[in-house]
Amino acid sequence: MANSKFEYVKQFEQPDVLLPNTWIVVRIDGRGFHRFSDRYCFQKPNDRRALDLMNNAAVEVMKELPDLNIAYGVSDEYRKLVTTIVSTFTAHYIFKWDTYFPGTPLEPPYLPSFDGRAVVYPTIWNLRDYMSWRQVDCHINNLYNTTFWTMVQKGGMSNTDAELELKGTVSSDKNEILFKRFGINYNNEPEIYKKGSVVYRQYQLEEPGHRPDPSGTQERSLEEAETGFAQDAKSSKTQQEKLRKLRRKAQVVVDHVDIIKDEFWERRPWILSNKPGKLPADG
Ligand SMILES: Nc1nc2c(ncn2[C@@H]2O[C@H](COP(=O)(O)OP(=O)(O)OP(=O)(O)O)[C@@H](O)[C@H]2O)c(=O)[nH]1
Ligand SMILES: [Mg+2]
Ligand SMILES: [Mg+2]
Repeated sequence: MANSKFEYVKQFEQPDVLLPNTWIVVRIDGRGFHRFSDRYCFQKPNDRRALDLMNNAAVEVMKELPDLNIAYGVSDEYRKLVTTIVSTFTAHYIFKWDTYFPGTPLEPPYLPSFDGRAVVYPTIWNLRDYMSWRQVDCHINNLYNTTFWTMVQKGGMSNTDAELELKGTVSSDKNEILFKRFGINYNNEPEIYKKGSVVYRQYQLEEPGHRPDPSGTQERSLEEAETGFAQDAKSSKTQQEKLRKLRRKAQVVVDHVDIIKDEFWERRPWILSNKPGKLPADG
């Protein structure tokens, strides 16, 4: 098709390049999931199967795209990045649907789809704040939803009455409603609901959250990985290939922990840092 008279249409493709040397967040969100979750009778307020399915799709995306931590890689096209990640996520979500919802086949027009957008953050602290923002959102929504659905399901209230009573309440009010009226201690609710899920690569074989063994092969591979993560303009093709291999071999884990405090990041310096053991001083 080269040089055909139709080829001029290619010029309509606008350059769509993301700023290099930044932290790129691709945010994925279920399209029309309010209706979708009703159609397939997701449990309210949290359906463990639905969350596990989302997490599984996220893990598969991480496994399939080893350089997904694009901030360390070469700058990529916005469309290419977003469309690849979102379509890979959707593919796995549909592929695994039956495992998590056996006997509930997906039927058109109620098929899951997702939107995706890329946002670039210039500093680690912007990125950390983005993650914190999402986790705070998770906490606020979950406390509200847990209280709301407890009042409806256990308290026999109508949706409207529960909504009305919760209007203008603060966290402590909701904690009190849960505890005094229903004997529920919010602190004892499952971590996955309270904290959400964080998916990352684990380079040692111990349980997530443990410091790497200072002597041993696992530590060596961690160090290798961190060296590879350094975003070095001069980093050769072979070095990049080596890094990809390491990332491919790494275990992708799902955790439900605080990502607002420093501890999570300090214990896993390879996620954000190109220097082992500490956050780069970037402001
Ligand atoms: N019952 C139930 N519903 C869920 C669960 N997770 C997500 N949802 C539903 O999914 C919705 C997601 O909210 P939004 O992303 O804001 O809304 P949306 O309907 O997906 O609309 P758009 O994102 O604008 O397309 C929630 O409001 C819930 O209705 C779950 O575990 N259980
Ligand atoms: Mg949403
Ligand atoms: Mg949505």
